[in-house]
Amino acid sequence: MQKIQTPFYYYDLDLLDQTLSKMVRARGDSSFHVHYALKANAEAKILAKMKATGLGVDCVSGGEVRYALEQGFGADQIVYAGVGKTDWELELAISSEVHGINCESIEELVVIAEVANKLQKSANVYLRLNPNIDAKTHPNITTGTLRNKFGIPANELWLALEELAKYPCLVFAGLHFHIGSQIEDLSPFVRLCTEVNVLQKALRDKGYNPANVNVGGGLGIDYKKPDANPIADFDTYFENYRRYLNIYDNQQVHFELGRSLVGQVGYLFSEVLYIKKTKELDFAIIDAGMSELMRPALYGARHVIQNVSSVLPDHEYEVVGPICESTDTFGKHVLPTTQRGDLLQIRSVGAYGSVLSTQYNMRGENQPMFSDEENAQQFFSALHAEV
Ligand SMILES: Cc1ncc(COP(=O)(O)O)c(C=O)c1O
Ligand SMILES: N[C@@H](CCCC[NH3+])C(=O)O
Repeated sequence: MQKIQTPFYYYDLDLLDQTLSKMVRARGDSSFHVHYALKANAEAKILAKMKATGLGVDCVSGGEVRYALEQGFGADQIVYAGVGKTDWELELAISSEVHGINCESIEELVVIAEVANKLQKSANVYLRLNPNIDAKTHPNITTGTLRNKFGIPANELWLALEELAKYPCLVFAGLHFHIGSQIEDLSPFVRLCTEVNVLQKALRDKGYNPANVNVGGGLGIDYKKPDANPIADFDTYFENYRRYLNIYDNQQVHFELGRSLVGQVGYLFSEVLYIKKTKELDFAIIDAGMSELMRPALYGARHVIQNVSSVLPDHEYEVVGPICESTDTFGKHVLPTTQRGDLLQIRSVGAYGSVLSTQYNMRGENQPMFSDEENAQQFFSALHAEV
């Protein structure tokens, strides 16, 4: 078999199917609607699965809105958030008639109205509120506290509604929240329900009856044990919302899940280039680096790494990439004794992996491999024959 150029991302589409079926079962077919957070992974094959499952999309830029439309999602399935929407992005969203624009400031509300008036269109607006809840996740991926740039502080809700009421072209679609990502302890979601209940009750008391509420995404995955827990705990996640969120008659509840749908589906395959020993450390220098997978350098994130071509006794390595940055490291890992030419797989990289890759150091683009392709079958049979 012709050698496949490393590094490359591999996606297990069977696991994606299983994840989606489990999610759909846990969600039920009630008033709960899931929009896939496209920023997590935008591969067309992955999006096609989301579409076939009947999910909508959560977009955070005009580019994502345009791409989602090109991939065949209906505008009525698209929600669009972002603290810095430009005029052309708003024009695209409003003229396409997306399901909702999640407005993140009172200043933005004014611009949405200007753009809608210019286009002689109306716009469905959600108010993204910042509920000041600590999501108990990594500080860099916490979004719902007042130290974060996201959303309108919850105590400015009435000011925002007053502003919104000035523009007949704006339709108040509901409240929106998103408190953070990779949330493993689910108690912040329960707290979110309590906050949403208070705010929705206050809205009702003042005569507002929004048709929707959007609670965002954030459900975490098990980065430490991807084989033991390949699928996130969707049952508890949705059960919490069923139990703790007060949903009004005919109100639709929207979710924006990203990582939990695709995280475990992705692998990054990389070849070992050199083993370099110093007095301090044994380095395994591999051909994937922060240009392919940024998460360790950005957040100190740890991914399980496995050597799929060695069965020798274990040894500890500092696994590093080839990039000219000292943060280009995947950390210490115990691997079977590793040599030049061995193949490593880095796990749980389906979300916020390839989408965050850069051209830093002019590393060139990598072609992904999907489990339903012939070359994937050949690749795995050759691998199993070798080991
Ligand atoms: C507004 C919004 N919705 C949804 C998501 C998706 O989050 P996750 O991938 O953690 O489910 C994000 C990312 O954190 C986000 O910023
Ligand atoms: N890029 C982050 C997630 C960001 C979520 C989007 N707001 C990660 O890799 O964990």
